Amino acid sequence: MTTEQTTAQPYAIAPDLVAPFLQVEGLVKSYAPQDPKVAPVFEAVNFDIQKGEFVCIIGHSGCGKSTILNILAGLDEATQGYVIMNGKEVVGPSLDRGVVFQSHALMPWMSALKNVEFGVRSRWPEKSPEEISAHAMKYLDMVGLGKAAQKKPHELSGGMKQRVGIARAFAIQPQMLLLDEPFGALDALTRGTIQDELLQIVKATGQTVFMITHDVDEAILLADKVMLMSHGPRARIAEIVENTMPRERSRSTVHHDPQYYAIRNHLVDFLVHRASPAPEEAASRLAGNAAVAAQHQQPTVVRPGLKALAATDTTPSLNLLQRSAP
Ligand SMILES: Nc1ncnc2c1ncn2[C@@H]1O[C@H](COP(=O)(O)OP(=O)(O)OP(=O)(O)O)[C@@H](O)[C@H]1O
Repeated sequence: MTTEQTTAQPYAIAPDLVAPFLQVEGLVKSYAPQDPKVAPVFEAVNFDIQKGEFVCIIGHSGCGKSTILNILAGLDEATQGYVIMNGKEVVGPSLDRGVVFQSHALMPWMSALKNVEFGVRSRWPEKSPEEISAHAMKYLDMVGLGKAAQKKPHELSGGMKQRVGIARAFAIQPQMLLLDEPFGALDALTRGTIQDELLQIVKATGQTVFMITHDVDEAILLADKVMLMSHGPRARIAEIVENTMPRERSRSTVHHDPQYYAIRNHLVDFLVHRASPAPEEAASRLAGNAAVAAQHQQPTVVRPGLKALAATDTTPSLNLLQRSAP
């Protein structure tokens, strides 16, 4: 055997050397890149998402959350920076990424069922019409719309249209779900049911999720990590809050966990008091001070839940210790 053959043998890679499932590097979005007087909407947006992770992003209106999601979806272009998913640069839309928009974006001439079938057919062209229909119906049933399958979008309420959009995205079983405030238009009961369904689906499929929400409680229930975005212009991912509560969470009991209020208070405190950059950082951004700006390139990772846990004198579960490893 030659040396070349020897080195070509497969070898194990240490898990921490494996590239993240989604890598976002140096994203900048500017609507007037040639005009130095117009600041970019956001800049220096850097983050990674591991396969199977559920990540929520929270920030005030207009900071650029939907724009980031659209860039991840391949529906918008960054002015600078790149997105790599599963080793390939994102350069356009793909059936590997399912998107649920704030506005449902259904095809108005098609019934709810046909809207869902459309994506299923594109994903699995080899399936028979009966199989496509049955698959689409399963997802319409999941969102409670089995009886409304033949209705056109104009015959559905806003919340029902949103549920068709959710069924359409979930039905193509994409590797990654990109959800732009998907539950905002739903009543509390439906919202809870679909949150539970979403958790069950991603647990079963190992899908990776990036979700925009304005609801702090929703983020704590669903997310492994909550990314906090500072105010724009020149917004950034200021902090990444790790949700160190065990992953099996339920709406009815999550607030009994000693970590819950510490995480919640941390998120609310950021939104109310810390979303604007500190004066020194704001001045450096305006002055283009690269040295100071560089200190704020990478978001700080924080685990406020663990502090609360330490204060309660309980023994952390093995699960928790594993999740809190740096
Ligand atoms: N075509 C455009 N031209 C100029 N500015 C734009 C354009 N589209 C969006 N913007 C600006 O980009 C910024 C980011 O918008 P985006 O919708 O991404 O924010 P967001 O954080 O998702 O807001 P919300 O929470 O209200 O949905 C906003 O300030 C918006 O005014």
